[in-house]
Amino acid sequence: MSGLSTVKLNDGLQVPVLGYGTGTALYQKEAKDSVKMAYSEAKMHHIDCAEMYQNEESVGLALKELKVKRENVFITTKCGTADPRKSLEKSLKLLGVDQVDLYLIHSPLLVKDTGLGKAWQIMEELQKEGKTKSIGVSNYRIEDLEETLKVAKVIPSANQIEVHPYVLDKAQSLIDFCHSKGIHIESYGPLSSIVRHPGGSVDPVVKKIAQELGATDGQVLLKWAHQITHGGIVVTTSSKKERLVEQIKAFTDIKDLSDEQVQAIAEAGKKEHHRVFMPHMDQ
Ligand SMILES: NC(=O)c1ccc[n+]([C@@H]2O[C@H](COP(=O)([O-])OP(=O)(O)OC[C@H]3O[C@@H](n4cnc5c(N)ncnc54)[C@H](O)[C@@H]3O)[C@@H](O)[C@H]2O)c1
Ligand SMILES: OCCc1c[nH]c2ccccc12
Repeated sequence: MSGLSTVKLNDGLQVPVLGYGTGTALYQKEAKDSVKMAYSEAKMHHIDCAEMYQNEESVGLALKELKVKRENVFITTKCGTADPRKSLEKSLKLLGVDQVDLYLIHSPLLVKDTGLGKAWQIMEELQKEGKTKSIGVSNYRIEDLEETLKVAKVIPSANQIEVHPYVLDKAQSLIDFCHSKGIHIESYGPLSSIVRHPGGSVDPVVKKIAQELGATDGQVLLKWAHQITHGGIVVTTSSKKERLVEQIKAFTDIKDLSDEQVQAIAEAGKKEHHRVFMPHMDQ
């Protein structure tokens, strides 16, 4: 699929370790040109979409215009309503595909009325029907996963959550829980310490490690998110080709952080708490 390494989910599906996000900078925006650039010039072959981003049709158009063979792109999308079946059917049409690779429930709050157990059973049916290869969740807390696991025949393959040093205080127990159940972590918002909360306790530690590794600060943060989540998938984005190339290189050209370096960033991060998305994750 790409020069990037892949990680293996609990159902055997191989996922490119770095995903290109279409939800923050591209939210409600025409994503066609950005996706085309990311795919063809930066070799970002794993695209993270969602019904809520309201741009799936333009992602589909990009893949169509690029004439990408279905097996050469990894597509994740996420259910944006209380009805995973209706949502996925709509997303498949907009994306112009018969099947996505990974389908996630975007947030437990969305399916509260459906019931987390019932919503998960629908996800299992969708997987059986071949509408998605793999099924997982996003922004699920330990209690949400426990409720889901009570009825699950299929263990969620992934939990996509906010991971950067300034949420580690809260995220650590969830990361440990997911690891113990074989649920893979996908980190979103990994660059938040430099992009959204610059000047904090993490910055000097990241800078020092970047110098030691001959990497950029952004590359260190992407690797840190990958390593603190036991080899997890990382979802980032940029509109600039050079930055996307740099992000890919973090996983092809830069060596792993040592355990001491991973811990130094973790300790600095725990001195402050800044969650960017999904406040329920702090409750
Ligand atoms: N499941 C969810 O609830 C959820 C929530 C948020 C995001 N996401 C997904 O994750 C994707 C990525 O999230 P994100 O945008 O927060 O990721 P991120 O923290 O990696 O931030 C990306 C932003 O950082 C900037 N940037 C990129 N490279 C940089 C560099 N080297 N130096 C400085 N700034 C740089 C760019 O402006 C870019 O828009 C989203 O597009 C979406 O697909 C999912
Ligand atoms: O992916 C969850 C965070 C997010 C980014 N852009 C959005 C637009 C609508 C709802 C949620 C989001």
